[in-house]
Amino acid sequence: DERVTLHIAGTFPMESGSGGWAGGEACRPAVLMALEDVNNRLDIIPGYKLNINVSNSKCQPGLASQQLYDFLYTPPTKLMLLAGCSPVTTLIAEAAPVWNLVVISYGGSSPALSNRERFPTLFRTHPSANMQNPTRLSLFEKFNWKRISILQSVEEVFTSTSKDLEELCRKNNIRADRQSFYGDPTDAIKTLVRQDARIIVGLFYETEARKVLCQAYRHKLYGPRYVWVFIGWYADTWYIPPVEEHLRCTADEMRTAAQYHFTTESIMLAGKDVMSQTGMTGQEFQRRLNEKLVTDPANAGGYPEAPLAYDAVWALALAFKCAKERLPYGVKLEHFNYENGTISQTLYECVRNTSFIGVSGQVMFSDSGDRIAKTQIEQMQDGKYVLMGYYDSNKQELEWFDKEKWFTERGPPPDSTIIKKNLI
Ligand SMILES: CC1(C)CO[C@@H](CC(=O)O)CN1
Repeated sequence: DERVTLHIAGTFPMESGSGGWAGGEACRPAVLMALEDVNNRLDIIPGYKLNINVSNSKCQPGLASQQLYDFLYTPPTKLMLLAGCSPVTTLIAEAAPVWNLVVISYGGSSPALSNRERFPTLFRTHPSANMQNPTRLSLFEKFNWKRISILQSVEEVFTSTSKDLEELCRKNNIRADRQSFYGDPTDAIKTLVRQDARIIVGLFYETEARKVLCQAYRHKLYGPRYVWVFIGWYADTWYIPPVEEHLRCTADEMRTAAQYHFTTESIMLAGKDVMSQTGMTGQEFQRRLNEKLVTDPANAGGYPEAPLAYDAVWALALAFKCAKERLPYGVKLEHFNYENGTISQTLYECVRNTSFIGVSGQVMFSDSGDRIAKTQIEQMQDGKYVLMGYYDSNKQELEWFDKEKWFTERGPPPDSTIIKKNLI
């Protein structure tokens, strides 16, 4: 094989030792599959083939920084970097410009990563958590809710998202009150009761979501007068209390409190019959990936995000193709040496102009390198999630299927905007 090899490097969080996202389990096989597919096609980067150096970041920035230096100070030169979870993406994307490297993140959801000053060469195939805020707003506007409450746990990703949502509501003259908690939500729930909160957006991980739901049940913050809007990427049965968490609620009580809540999430898999430029539909990609997984796909870490990892390699390969065609005569990709501004600038422009249909849908980046993706809204009905509609942030359009259910014939609860004046 007389093709020239182009080297890249990628970090994958293979286990969640530090409680971060263990997405490498399904995302690394997806990346290796994409490299195989790209290398098997001679028309993507004619005359070249790709090779990747991988490491297990365990979603720990310190470990990832050591691995990054190993990648960069061990020949051969790498032309681009793939990164996974937000904390590691933050570190790698902050360091990469020193070596004139572009970074593509398949797992970074933190809104803080949209900062072009701090991360000038970062692109993400994973949508920012902020992408769900226009979707939430479209839900409030559909049911004419003018006062909402936000309940978040203190992680940076949820603080960034809740501040963005609060600002978006303010711009659309919707009143938003924010509450945050660390670990135990009980006091925050009591405050929501005192504030007569009705429409409540929850921003926290699954474990905290169960504590919130149980406290909501205990404080009767559920039923006809309330609507909860949770994050949609929890497991479908997230509300069932695991024995080891010693929640003081039974599965029935949790199901009762969870009845008719809404969720929002970014769509990470191309539509049913969408044929991607990579030659597969989303379903065919998942079938191939399932064969490569040693564990049951339903439990493989990062399984929902695997299409994003697969498409990250295609974005990188198509950028190499684009750069090969644009480089000045005589300048070749394999001449890159962490110093060459022409090659790195050309690669940056090529990634910025990415536009192709991948297995995760249309892959395009905003000026801050963010993935532009659709979102979907579901509602929990008798323990099962039912699709309510899609929100397209580009067109600012909500496609709604009129499948929502309410506790009473009267329909959605009022948001009790008229705050009872304190009786003098
Ligand atoms: C949807 C989720 C689970 C959000 O966190 C991402 C991981 C991270 O942002 O660190 C992975 N995808």
